[in-house]
Amino acid sequence: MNDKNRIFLFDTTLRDGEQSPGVSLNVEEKLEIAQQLARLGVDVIEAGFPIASPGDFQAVKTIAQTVKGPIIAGLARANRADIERAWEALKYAENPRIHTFLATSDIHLKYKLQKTRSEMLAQAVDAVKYARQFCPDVEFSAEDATRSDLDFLAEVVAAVISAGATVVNLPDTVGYTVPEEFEKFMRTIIERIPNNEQVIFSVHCHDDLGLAVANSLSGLRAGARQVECTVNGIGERAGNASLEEIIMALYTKHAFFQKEVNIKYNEIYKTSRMVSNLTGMLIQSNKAIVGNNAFAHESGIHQDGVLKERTTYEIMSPELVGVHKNNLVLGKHSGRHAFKERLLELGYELSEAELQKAFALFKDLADKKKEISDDDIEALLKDQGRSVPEKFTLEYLHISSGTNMIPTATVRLSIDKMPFEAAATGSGPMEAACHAVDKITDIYGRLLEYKLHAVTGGKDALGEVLSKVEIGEKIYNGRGLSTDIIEASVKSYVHAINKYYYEKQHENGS
Ligand SMILES: CC(=O)SCCNC(=O)CCNC(=O)[C@H](O)C(C)(C)COP(=O)(O)OP(=O)(O)OC[C@H]1O[C@@H](n2cnc3c(N)ncnc32)[C@H](O)[C@@H]1OP(=O)(O)O
Ligand SMILES: CC(C)C(=O)C(=O)O
Ligand SMILES: [Mg+2]
Repeated sequence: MNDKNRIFLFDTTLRDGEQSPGVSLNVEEKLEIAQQLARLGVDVIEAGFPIASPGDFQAVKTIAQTVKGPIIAGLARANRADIERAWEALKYAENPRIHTFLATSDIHLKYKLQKTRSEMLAQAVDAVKYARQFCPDVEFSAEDATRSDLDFLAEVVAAVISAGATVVNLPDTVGYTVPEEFEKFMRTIIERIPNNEQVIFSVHCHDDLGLAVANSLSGLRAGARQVECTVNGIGERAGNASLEEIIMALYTKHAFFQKEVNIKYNEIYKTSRMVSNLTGMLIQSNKAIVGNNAFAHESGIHQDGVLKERTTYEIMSPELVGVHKNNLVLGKHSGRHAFKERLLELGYELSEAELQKAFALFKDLADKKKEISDDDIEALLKDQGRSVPEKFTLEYLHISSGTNMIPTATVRLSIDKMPFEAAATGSGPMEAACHAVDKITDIYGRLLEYKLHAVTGGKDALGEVLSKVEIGEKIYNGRGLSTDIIEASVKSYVHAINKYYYEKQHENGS
């Protein structure tokens, strides 16, 4: 805590990241991500907002009970019920933190909270004091800080510190600031607070103007020691500051920033893929650090330069962030040794049973596809590592479709190893197949959205389908993989149905 240049990484993928429209993670998925965040080495995991729903409460509680190492934080509005609920979930953690917040800007006070500044101040102080009765580590966030009156904000910050806040976060809630302005803003507030070294100042920037990472870095230059961010920059509206971009900016420009983080860099890529896979939010190809093109060189002059000396066009090495480039070609004639070796290089240590299963899937794919790339292997592993047990498994699919005919699908699912078959029609082949699945499972989903992308290039590319399926009042993300795009689509639908079924079983306590 004494090293002024040590930056604490506060990951809020599971809270603010989950606020991305259409994203909803179940307890198992949140736990899987939290465990990976711990392997990556973040300092704080904001696991959720416990009062928001029973599922979020359970997720925070499970993470608090299970994940060791990082501080586990939970969000609470500035009221006693939220704080009590947050503590109920967090109290199991090795290092718990209650994170309470209240807006300081006049626009939020007047229209949203309908409170005066003095009422806000009293409520913030009361919330922090109350939270401190339960937990020694309490963070206070002044929501919409960057649009707040500076004098009033400084008064609130001083008051919550006196009330016992250990971390004070000044969010750019609506992504309204720009780097120079934000640096000056942070410096001004920090300088105005007596004994400002007793508390950790934090930044939390949103990306409405595409400046979240730049603003966060400026905040760190001004003296903030905690930075709040999400994997792949997911989050409310245009998202939050991206964790991987902040980490790599601090690393690559170390001479400039002179800040230290305690991170396992080679876990970055894997973390990014896991979050994309479980949230259903695809990563754009040109996304910095983790996009498919981030280390690709297309044009001749660049390729020539890189072949002569990598650093002509690469400011960091792909291997550092866990992206492995490998010349060993894997295909249908490859054996277990080469396959296992590649898995280790990609950062996957599988048990013998998992390895056997993955190898069988690999051979299956190799029969359909000439060359198996690292992306194919990762896709297979993600497919295998599905977060819920498969009650329903797609066994057989036959589609009859064409111009001037009604698309018809025949589907066979196995349920507890017993085959069940149904046929149905629809306005397209996917709808027909979904209807057939619904008939078998007696679960009726509504496909809201589905995105198909080729995991690799070529006619024999593996297609990955990420779908959002509404069942009851909730939306479930499904994922399916196949060289056949209709099969991948139906698999993603069945995956979402499996998630729904698993959740229902848990709710019923069976
Ligand atoms: C900037 C951010 O990211 S803040 C975090 C945003 N995240 C979320 O909202 C996700 C989870 N939220 C939820 O599940 C729900 O909104 C809940 C459970 C928290 C509250 O649900 P409801 O009780 O139905 O209230 P609703 O969401 O409609 O309105 C919010 C209420 O909280 C109040 N409120 C908002 N912020 C705060 C705060 N920091 N402290 C205290 N009260 C607050 C609002 O003024 C409003 O109060 P009112 O009902 O007296 O008008
Ligand atoms: C709750 C706070 C920290 C927040 O997410 C924001 O202001 O953006
Ligand atoms: Mg936010």
